[in-house]
Amino acid sequence: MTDTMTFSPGLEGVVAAETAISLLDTVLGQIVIKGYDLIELSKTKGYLDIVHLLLEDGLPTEAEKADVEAKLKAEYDLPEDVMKVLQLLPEETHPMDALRTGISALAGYDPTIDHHTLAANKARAYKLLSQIPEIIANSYHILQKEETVRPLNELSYSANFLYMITGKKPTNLEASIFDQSLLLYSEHEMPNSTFTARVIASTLSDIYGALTGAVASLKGNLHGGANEAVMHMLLGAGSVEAFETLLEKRLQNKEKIMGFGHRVYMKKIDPRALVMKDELKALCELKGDDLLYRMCEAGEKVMEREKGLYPNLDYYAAPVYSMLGIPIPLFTPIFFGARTVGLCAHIIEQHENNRLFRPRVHYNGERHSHQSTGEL
Ligand SMILES: CC(=O)SCCNC(=O)CCNC(=O)[C@H](O)C(C)(C)COP(=O)(O)OP(=O)(O)OC[C@H]1O[C@@H](n2cnc3c(N)ncnc32)[C@H](O)[C@@H]1OP(=O)(O)O
Ligand SMILES: O=C([O-])CC(=O)C(=O)O
Repeated sequence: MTDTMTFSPGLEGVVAAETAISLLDTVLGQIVIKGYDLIELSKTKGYLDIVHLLLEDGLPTEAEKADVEAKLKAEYDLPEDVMKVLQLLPEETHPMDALRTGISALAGYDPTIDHHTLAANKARAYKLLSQIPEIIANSYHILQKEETVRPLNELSYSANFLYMITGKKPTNLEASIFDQSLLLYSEHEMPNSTFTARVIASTLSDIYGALTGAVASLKGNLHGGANEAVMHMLLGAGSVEAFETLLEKRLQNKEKIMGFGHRVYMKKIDPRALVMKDELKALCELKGDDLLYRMCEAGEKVMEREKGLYPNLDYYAAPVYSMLGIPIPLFTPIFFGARTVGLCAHIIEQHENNRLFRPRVHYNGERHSHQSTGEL
């Protein structure tokens, strides 16, 4: 590193890429996706609208949306040998690790894997969006020694994703809440997983490798893994009072509370969390059980009072997924399934306008040579 280089641990505040995909506008409080605010879109649009917005140009007409759905359905059915690979995994395997393996295995079925043209990458994005939900749902069924569940053509994309997980056809309300969660998770500028994917793609490596790396990144508790950790906390506490006490104790021990805080939003609320909070309320009313809602609200108050911190999307997505009957180990894989479209858009953009990522270091180790060869 020379004197003219700046060092920001964790790349905080560093601009790492130029993009036309998305921006977190913390001044206006917007998540801008290709010009539109994601929160506004969540009021009237669905996940497939966002798929079109991210992979094609603009919001789709009804006919274009139907076309997106048809393209996805045409790619259903994972190669049988990928299912066999998943069957070889030990039953202790976390579904995120199974997902990483499944995506990696798909690479071998792409005869033109090294062609990074826009058309080829887009076609792969649709195939991956179609097959990743199947890997998520069925790797879990395989690990649980349950029957696998194949996609049903009569269901919508999101309803089918949920159906393959639970084995039950969702009601319209359940399918629509799940769809909205996918929309909210679809794209979020430059989180660690997107950065990882772009770094990998910048060597002109392929989309499967970039996504495989992104799964590993998203698994961590400081990122996507937080939604599972939130649910374990809520279930472990079991009541409003016990949850408040648990949070207070953890804060006294200087522990991080999963589902709170954010590198970009910092001390502001993640606007996506508010949308999921409303959906949690609706589900609680429908099921006649508002315990999780009351616990989450009480937790919010503790965190605001003690740390001035607010929830991120994972905090409210977790109880929503639980009330939809989704097993906890699938919460983070679902986040990844939803984010696949955003990641693919970033990988495509990187390939279209590439510059290799290769930063420098602030070296704080020893130097043993007395000879100076000058600045590198
Ligand atoms: C959808 C998503 O992926 S959103 C992210 C999901 N991840 C989580 O929910 C994990 C919990 N949250 C966190 O660990 C953090 O807030 C992160 C990793 C998301 C962001 O962290 P950073 O930008 O690195 O902030 P950093 O960890 O430096 O925190 C700044 C201050 O806030 C505190 N803080 C931040 N988040 C939390 C938290 N969740 N619980 C308790 N304290 C927290 C830190 O202890 C630190 O306090 P200090 O200045 O007194 O030392
Ligand atoms: O933006 C981030 O750092 C993490 C996040 O909220 C997301 O990926 O949805």
